[in-house]
Amino acid sequence: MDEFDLINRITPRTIHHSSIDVGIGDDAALYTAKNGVQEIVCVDTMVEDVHFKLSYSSPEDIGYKALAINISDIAAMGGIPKFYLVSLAVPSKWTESEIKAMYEGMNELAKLYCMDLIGGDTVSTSDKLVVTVTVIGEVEKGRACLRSLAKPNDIVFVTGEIGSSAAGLSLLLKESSHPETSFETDYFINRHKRPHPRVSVGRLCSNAQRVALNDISDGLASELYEIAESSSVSIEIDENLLPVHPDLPKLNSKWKEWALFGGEDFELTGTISKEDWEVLQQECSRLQLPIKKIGCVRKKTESNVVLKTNEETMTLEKKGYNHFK
Ligand SMILES: Nc1ncnc2c1ncn2[C@@H]1O[C@H](COP(=O)(O)OP(=O)(O)OP(=O)(O)O)[C@@H](O)[C@H]1O
Ligand SMILES: Cc1ncc(C[n+]2csc(CCOP(=O)(O)O)c2C)c(N)n1
Ligand SMILES: [Mg+2]
Ligand SMILES: [Mg+2]
Ligand SMILES: [Mg+2]
Repeated sequence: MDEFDLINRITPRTIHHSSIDVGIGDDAALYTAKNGVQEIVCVDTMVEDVHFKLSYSSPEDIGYKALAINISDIAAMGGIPKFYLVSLAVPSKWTESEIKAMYEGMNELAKLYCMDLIGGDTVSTSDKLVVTVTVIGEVEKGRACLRSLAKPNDIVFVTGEIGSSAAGLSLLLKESSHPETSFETDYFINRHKRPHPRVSVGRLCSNAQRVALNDISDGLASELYEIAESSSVSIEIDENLLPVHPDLPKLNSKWKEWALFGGEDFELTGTISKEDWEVLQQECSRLQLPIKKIGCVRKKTESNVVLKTNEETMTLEKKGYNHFK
């Protein structure tokens, strides 16, 4: 395989955004930024055996997820994703067609969001595959959904359902099995491998006066902790309100742990004023986008996040996925 041939083969022949002045092919990409918007830039990396295993992930799955997790960060700012750059460290055993398949996985999502690949980097490595994706997006000036925007008396919400990705991972790693019943374990596996970034909900949030927003990569508790810390408030959530798939509790007794601390759901969680919540809820319902109230924001106390159950009220630690613990 030749590095330059490869770059040539993965270079898109058509583009969605005419604001690109120079795409792949020079020292860097150039695009003309619009007036009245703020540019959003984020980057996340996926590492073989840390974020995925080759035993159950196809090259398409890896590419898809590497882009999805970055689009999810743009969604969590209330923005529109536009451009992406891909940095690959590829073990020499990978073939050109496998690498191309990774780009096809990314392209599935890029097409959906009209995103253009505008650059990247390719190196070889003797060890594991490392995929780093940078996404550039935009949001109308002053409308970004920052973690620091929560206020006491806000409603706390979450989109979709949580815990399904952790359930899928557990099935893939054969930590959970459920031979007795016949429900679709593939559903959970797919939630893990192919998360759907919540760009539409993020956009609706950016229309509201003030929304604090985070995407769920490390786990609901951890994401809410970040909002509470950044906004100097306390967040109280109700265990009975957490949206989970009806089959989740049947899969493993750990299901509540998965919902609170599992991570990689790439749903959005945030806070919004009571008045704006009514509007957001109606708009989401009209567009059939699932969103649910799970708690409320309180004045700052010594607990950043509190979980109410039928029996007790307890402090939730910033427990979730942590690379160095
Ligand atoms: N190595 C680094 N150097 C500089 N800034 C970093 C580094 N790692 C993270 N950051 C910054 O720290 C902040 C939090 O990053 P973090 O990766 O926790 O958020 P995230 O991408 O939403 O979460 P996740 O990586 O779990 O998806 C971001 O502003 C990010 O740009
Ligand atoms: C093989 C394997 N083992 C464990 C996990 C779970 N996992 C890895 S990183 C992460 C948090 C988000 O990542 P980051 O903080 O890097 O964005 C989680 C929940 C996995 N996906 N695959
Ligand atoms: Mg990150
Ligand atoms: Mg994030
Ligand atoms: Mg992220």
